[in-house]
Amino acid sequence: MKSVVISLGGSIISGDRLDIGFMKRFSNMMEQSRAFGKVGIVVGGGRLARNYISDLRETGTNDIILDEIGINATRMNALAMTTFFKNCNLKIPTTINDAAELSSNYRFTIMGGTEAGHTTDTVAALLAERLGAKVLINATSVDGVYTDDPRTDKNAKKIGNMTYDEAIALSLKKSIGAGPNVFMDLTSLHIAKRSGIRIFVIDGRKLEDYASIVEHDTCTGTVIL
Ligand SMILES: Nc1ncnc2c1ncn2[C@@H]1O[C@H](COP(=O)(O)OP(=O)(O)O)[C@@H](O)[C@H]1O
Ligand SMILES: O=c1ccn([C@@H]2O[C@H](COP(=O)(O)OP(=O)(O)O)[C@@H](O)[C@H]2O)c(=O)[nH]1
Repeated sequence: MKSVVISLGGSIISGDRLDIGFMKRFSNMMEQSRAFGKVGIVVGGGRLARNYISDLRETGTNDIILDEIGINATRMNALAMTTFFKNCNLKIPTTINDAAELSSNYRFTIMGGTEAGHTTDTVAALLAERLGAKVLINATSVDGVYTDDPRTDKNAKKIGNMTYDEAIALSLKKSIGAGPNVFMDLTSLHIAKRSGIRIFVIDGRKLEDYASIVEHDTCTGTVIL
């Protein structure tokens, strides 16, 4: 049984409404699988965060407040997710250390964001580092990392395996002037690199990929190592 941390992209649970069906299927699969040891789940903000952030940005609200708003959205989504798990924390921790402490009491530790200036991908990488987990699953709305953003470039090709440095270079290219629309934020990739945490970028709705990663080290998405 392996410890893993999952960065659960907000986009796959929070659209116009919460995707309750997915949340039930995901939590059942995680609780019933014997493949997983301790699991950290870091939930993103999804549409809830994006709506608030884009509306308030138009009023000139500064970025740290927008980040705080985003963090609150991630914590709401995380709290919503706890209601589908039996063996998990009841309160949402606000720091990595608090989450690490909780993880000694629960099989599943669920949290959202921590501080302004990064995304839940970085929180997930830090939690993996703190728990000594060597696997980070980035469960997102695209089915892997592509040579370019597949939503805007129809010729983009999916990448099976890539090095940390290749992922950092690609994320950096997208971070410049392109807003936050990257497959993973740069800091999360640097943290994974320094601690040798293997990253699996998958379509988070493909439930069969989660156990396959832990049991066979493979997935239908992209492996960064
Ligand atoms: N090279 C790339 N490969 C894959 N996705 C990319 C790439 N560059 C940018 N993206 C974008 O990154 C986004 C990541 O998913 P996102 O919708 O932000 O979900 P979440 O953060 O909830 O997982 C996608 O919308 C995708 O269009
Ligand atoms: O530790 C954190 C986590 C999130 N955020 C803010 O909350 C937003 C939503 O989080 P995230 O991007 O991780 O959500 P997702 O893309 O998965 O919906 C981010 O864009 C940031 O503005 C933050 O400032 N610090």
